[in-house]
Amino acid sequence: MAAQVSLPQQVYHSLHELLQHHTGSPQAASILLLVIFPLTIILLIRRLAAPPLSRSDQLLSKLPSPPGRLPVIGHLHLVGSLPHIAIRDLAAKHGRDGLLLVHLGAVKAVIVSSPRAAQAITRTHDHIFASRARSAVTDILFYDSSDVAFTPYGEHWRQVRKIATTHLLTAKRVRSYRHAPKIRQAAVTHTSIDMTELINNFSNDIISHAVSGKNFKEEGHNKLFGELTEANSTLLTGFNLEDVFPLLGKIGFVQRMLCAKAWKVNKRWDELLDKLIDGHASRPASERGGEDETDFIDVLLSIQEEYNLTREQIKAQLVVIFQAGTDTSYVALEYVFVELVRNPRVMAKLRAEVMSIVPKGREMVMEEDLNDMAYLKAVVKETLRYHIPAPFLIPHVSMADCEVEGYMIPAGTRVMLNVWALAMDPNVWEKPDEFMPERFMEGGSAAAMDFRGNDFSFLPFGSGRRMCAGINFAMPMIELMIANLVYHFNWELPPERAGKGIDMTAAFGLTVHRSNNLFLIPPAGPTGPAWCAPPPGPT
Ligand code: HEM
Repeated sequence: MAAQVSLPQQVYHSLHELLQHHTGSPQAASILLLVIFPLTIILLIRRLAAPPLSRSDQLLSKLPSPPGRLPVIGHLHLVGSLPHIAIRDLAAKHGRDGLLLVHLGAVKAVIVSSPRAAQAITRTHDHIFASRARSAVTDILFYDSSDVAFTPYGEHWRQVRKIATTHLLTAKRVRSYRHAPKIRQAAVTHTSIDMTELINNFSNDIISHAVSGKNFKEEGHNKLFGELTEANSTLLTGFNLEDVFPLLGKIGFVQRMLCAKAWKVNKRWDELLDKLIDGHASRPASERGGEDETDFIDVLLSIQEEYNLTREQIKAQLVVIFQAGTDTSYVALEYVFVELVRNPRVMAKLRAEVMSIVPKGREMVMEEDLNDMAYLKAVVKETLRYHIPAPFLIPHVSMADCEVEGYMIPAGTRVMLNVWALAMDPNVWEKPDEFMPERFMEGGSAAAMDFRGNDFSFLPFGSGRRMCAGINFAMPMIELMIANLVYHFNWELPPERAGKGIDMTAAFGLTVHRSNNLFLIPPAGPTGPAWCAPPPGPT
């Protein structure tokens, strides 16, 4: 029988877990708790003796909110390890008009889970809800939060957003990079390959190549980029500690302990980026190559004066491109393969389409082939719906009081859009719990739905001013990778795993990703175009 946990124990364990996540050490978490508990008691006493609610709290108190709120941690204990699911269920039970107020520690967040409320936030009142909440961690990792994703709304954001969309993240900058040697080797030896690792490396390499140029593998820089991006993700994951204890951020030594890990990671990014930027800046113009050869560092250096960018601001844009670009794309790619292997009919139909469009004798699928691949696009769309990589958009923040669905949301409120809940809503989608790419094909129930921010039940990239800046870069990259991998092989689970199926356990971070690696094998026999046949002699 499970042991009964008292309320103070519950609060203690939640806090300890949170502190350990941020400091990386159980001892440091225990020491900090010794400081925090007395502070918490003082805060509670202050709260009990507090003056009447502020105007902002009065407005928020009119919003529906779930019962069971605890001191200090608020509703955090109800949120669990897969918050998008727990919060969808809370919203269904206690929310009204697609809105629900939750207390995540000291932060009050309005959760949005209906298409109408999502439209109000990201379209009708987009100009009011287009800001972001910066934190000590984003300030450290993204150089005073001067990157395009975490910087608050304003002139600086407008500048860096323009740079991202018009100079950096354009479709023509996606380079068709492929893992031919590794895939070829798998074909020759008929061994199972770690698809998760392959796809992860692929996404990381494409972004490393785009950012730092064709020598992106030199001195293991691509691996280091991957490692540092992962370290950032761990720090950005979950709920922010200073959100839970805003006062703690003001105590010098506590803040130093909480942020020690973030400073260490930032120092490593800083050294790597300084080295790469210095290398690029000292290269004579004649060696920089034509427009197709220039990388993001070249571009940022060439427009530095025009946009009045500091070196720190350049570094912030580079870090965020890794952060926003690799995790999301890799999650989407991996889930495509998970679903193809779980649905052999879909795999066969997709392969038939790709084989019929790529001209005979061509080694690779090219960008121009993608336009005619309607089923490929439907498979990608369905994956972005069924396994939406970022179940909550990056939190939006209101810049003025604004009425939404009859409720007044005060300035400075954090708004979290549960786009996973929107994409799984049975009132909108036919059989939302089934993987059915056909719903997006001509004549299908969602044929007219698109993910470019106009259908408020399908927002994997968000909508409005803060919508994903990398959508035109991400889509060809994802489609090209899938088309090439299915063009060459008819992937399946290796025999030793076939009977067991695929482990679908998921973990929540910046994205929702699978907890275990996916191993796949290309079956024996000629499954791809002629060039895939084992080459004579060693490769
Ligand atoms: C399947 C792939 C991707 C998905 C599902 C995705 C999704 C998202 C989402 C949900 C947001 C937040 C939107 C909001 O808060 O309203 C976002 C923002 C952003 N994404 Fe993506 N993304 C993907 C790929 C990429 C790539 C490849 C890049 C760059 C290389 C990128 C760069 C960005 C940037 C810079 C922002 C911040 C925009 C801003 O705040 O102005 N994304 N993305």
